[in-house]
Amino acid sequence: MSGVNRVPLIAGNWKMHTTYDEAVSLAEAYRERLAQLEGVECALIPPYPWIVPLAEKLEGSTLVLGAQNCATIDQGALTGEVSARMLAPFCRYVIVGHSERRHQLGESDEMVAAKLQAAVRNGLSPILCVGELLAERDQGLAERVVERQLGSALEALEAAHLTRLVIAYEPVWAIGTGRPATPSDAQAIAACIREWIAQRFGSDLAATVRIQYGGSVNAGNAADFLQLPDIDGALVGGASLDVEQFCEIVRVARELARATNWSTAQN
Ligand SMILES: O=C[C@H](O)COP(=O)(O)O
Repeated sequence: MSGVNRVPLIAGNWKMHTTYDEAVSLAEAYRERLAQLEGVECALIPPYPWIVPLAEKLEGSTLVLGAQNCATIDQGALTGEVSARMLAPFCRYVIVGHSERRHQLGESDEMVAAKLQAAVRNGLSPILCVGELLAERDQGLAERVVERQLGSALEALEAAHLTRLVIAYEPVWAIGTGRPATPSDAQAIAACIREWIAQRFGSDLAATVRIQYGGSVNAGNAADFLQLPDIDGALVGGASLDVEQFCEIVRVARELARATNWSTAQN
């Protein structure tokens, strides 16, 4: 986290996990345990069917909801898809371009760009996921892959929508493996993302964009990432299904945000 006023976002992506009862019990636990966020934003990102019931359960709480995906268009004959327009009354965020969709379901850069446009068109904040495969990192291509993903997704984005954008750097090889990126590698890519945005949209706007790290974040390593100057939160998978782990990650983010705000106020 930097001295710039970017509110860190801790988002829990539940992926294709939880029964209805488990989802309700997680949401109720988080509602109770995360009532005091103090300078941190916290989003729960459950599977589609739980979004509406959880929106009711979380009404009036500090927690917000996100969706894991959206369609490229707002309505039409597209069996099985859910549009950003349908999600907008219930969600603040929507993940676009998660690597599980890019690599397991064949989602192209073009589809990711269309989904990002659909999200902003409907007033949602997209969490754009970018990140390289292990082979690409081994070949020294990590930055180039991330820049290609950014270029394609953000090509048509208007500067006015930039403040709503969140970018999650998720190296594919770090997801669900228990083997996170090193903090210095995460910071290097996050800085490269911010520089890329600055080149295209100007450094003032680039300074407002929140960049998360995702990939095997847990209670034990969260501080290593959340204290980095260009990292403004975490996209948490497995650990967001564990109440103790996720609450501890949010607590760490809160402590760091408090320390950052204090040191900014002193300068
Ligand atoms: O969306 C979340 C990421 O894919 C990270 O998942 P993970 O924390 O289980 O590695």
